[in-house]
Amino acid sequence: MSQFPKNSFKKALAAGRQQVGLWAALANPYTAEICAAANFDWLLLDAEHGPNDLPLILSQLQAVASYGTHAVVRLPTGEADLIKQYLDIGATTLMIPMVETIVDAENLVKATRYPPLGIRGVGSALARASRWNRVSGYLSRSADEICLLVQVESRRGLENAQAIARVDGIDGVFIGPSDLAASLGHLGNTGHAEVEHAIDLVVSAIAKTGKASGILAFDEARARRYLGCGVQFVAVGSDVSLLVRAIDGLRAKFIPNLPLSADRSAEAGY
Ligand SMILES: O=C(O)C(=O)C[C@H](O)[C@@H](O)CO
Repeated sequence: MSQFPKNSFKKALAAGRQQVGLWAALANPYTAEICAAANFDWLLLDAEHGPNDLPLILSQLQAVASYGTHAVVRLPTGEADLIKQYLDIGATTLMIPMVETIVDAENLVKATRYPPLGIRGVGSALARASRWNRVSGYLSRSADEICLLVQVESRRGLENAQAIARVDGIDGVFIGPSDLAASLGHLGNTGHAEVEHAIDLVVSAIAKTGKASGILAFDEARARRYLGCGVQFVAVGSDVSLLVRAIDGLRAKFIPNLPLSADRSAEAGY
């Protein structure tokens, strides 16, 4: 029999321990493993904006499994069928984008639970998650080790953020600065005063529920500010932006006349 996989990230959030993470969107197991070996607390495998699909995420989960970092998989949507598939391949922490209402959150929780508490289809005999039914008690215990993170990143989501956080089965609320800025009328400008104020308000609102808040900030000062005001899981960089910046910077040292692509992270205000 295989050991029941424990979700250390879920336990850290529940215990109020901050978790510093890295965003991975290069969509391949080799670079995912390079990122995992850096030993961030968590590693976001992005199947929303990264060119990922189920088999690719599976290969990345396998590539990072032996490292200490915890894989968080962001789905493109909160469709129940997708949640079923990603849980079956062994993702234990899911992040779902663009959650706006209590009902959205309740339906997402149900999608992660087997009947009678939810609607997750039973396929554990074929699933890596149960180590193909080698993990004893998987069906009855799986929910204990599933961590469900939802993204609040629109005006409507902001209005409902505290109620969403309070939904039983939601472990954390991630604030998406780019989409939130767009929703508030400041497309591409996450540093706008209205966006920053909205983020501060929603972080405080989530804190009052006892649930974890999360965000990403590729600017060090901004990331430290969020950690300083108690945001619990913060992504402080991404494989893609680090690669672009390093490559363009190196090229500029030796071929200085070409225009350096604008520092998008500053422009986007991360
Ligand atoms: O709205 C956001 O910001 C996010 O959800 C994060 C971005 O989607 C991610 O791609 C970082 O650029």
